[in-house]
Amino acid sequence: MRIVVLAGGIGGARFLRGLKAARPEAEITVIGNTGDDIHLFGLKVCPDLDTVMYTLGGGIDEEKGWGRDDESFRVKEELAAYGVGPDWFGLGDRDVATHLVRTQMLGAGYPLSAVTEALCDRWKPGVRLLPMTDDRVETHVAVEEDGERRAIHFQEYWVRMRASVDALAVVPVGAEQSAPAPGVLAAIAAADVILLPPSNPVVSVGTILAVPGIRDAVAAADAPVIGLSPLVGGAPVRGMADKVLAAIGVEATATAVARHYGAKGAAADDAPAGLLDGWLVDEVDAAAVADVEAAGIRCRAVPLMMTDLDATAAMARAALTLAEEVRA
Ligand SMILES: O=c1nc2n(C[C@H](O)[C@H](O)[C@H](O)CO)c3cc(O)ccc3cc-2c(=O)[nH]1
Repeated sequence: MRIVVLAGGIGGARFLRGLKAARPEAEITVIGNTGDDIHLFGLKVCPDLDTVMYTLGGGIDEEKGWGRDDESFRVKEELAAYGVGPDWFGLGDRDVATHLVRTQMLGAGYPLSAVTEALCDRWKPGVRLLPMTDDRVETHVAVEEDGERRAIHFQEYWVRMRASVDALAVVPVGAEQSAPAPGVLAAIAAADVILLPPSNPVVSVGTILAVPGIRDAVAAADAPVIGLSPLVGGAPVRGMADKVLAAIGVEATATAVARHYGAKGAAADDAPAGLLDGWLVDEVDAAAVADVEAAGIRCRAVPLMMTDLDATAAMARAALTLAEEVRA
């Protein structure tokens, strides 16, 4: 079975671990978000690609959900001693090696997709990990700080500011000029099932869909498209998705996000193409099932807390079961 997953960082990576456990024989292609990428100290850092690669490859810091396990921060300390910023981004020593290899290969002319494949040769994540594009896309957030309106890099908003101020706008800079990475559209067209995991619907899944061609490919796919709500009981399970959902005028509820992704084939001409055939909400949001179904999207209420591998595998199985129901 060929499964395509549009994944962001921590939530997407954890879901993928459960999906692999639920379907060890499946061929899983992950289309990874690169809008979180940041250039620091001359290095290109790809947080969401690395989180998927480390999580599935066994190198992740489990507690943080990002960066390498058994990490040290001597390089970061030395940079701070030189007064070279920014000091708010936790760049670990072992993680720096990944960015050195990536930046060296990019400098030699390899596209990000080839670099990612090379890094995965070491980590063997057990999925094919494709960046959404080989072109440079960086998500910036418009905020008001000390009475002044500024556009800052997503990582500064997320890490330095902890999303403590409203996001006035979220812009994937460069997305309009970008193209899907090699293999992305072919994987979507060949998929038996396409999954939207509980990643951030704006800055992760939304950014992937902003690459021209990807949203239309998912909307046109024969494969059932099944999403899993990243919001449970009106709040994000992890992270601060509610802050960026507000920026695009979407309520932080399971129903609102389903409507935001839209029902496959139901969108009006001027609206973005609808994507979903099915949507999973948590049992606490069981009341939402009727609303989501009224929007033309099949909906089931199941446990959506990824408390451990078994719970996450059960979520993945529920999504694949719904895909079969939709296909029938
Ligand atoms: O909250 C934080 N997240 C950090 N993250 C997580 C990152 O901001 C988010 O995981 C994604 O960008 C959003 O999914 C890192 C990820 C990396 O790959 C490398 C370094 C970091 C450093 C931090 C950090 O200092 N604090």
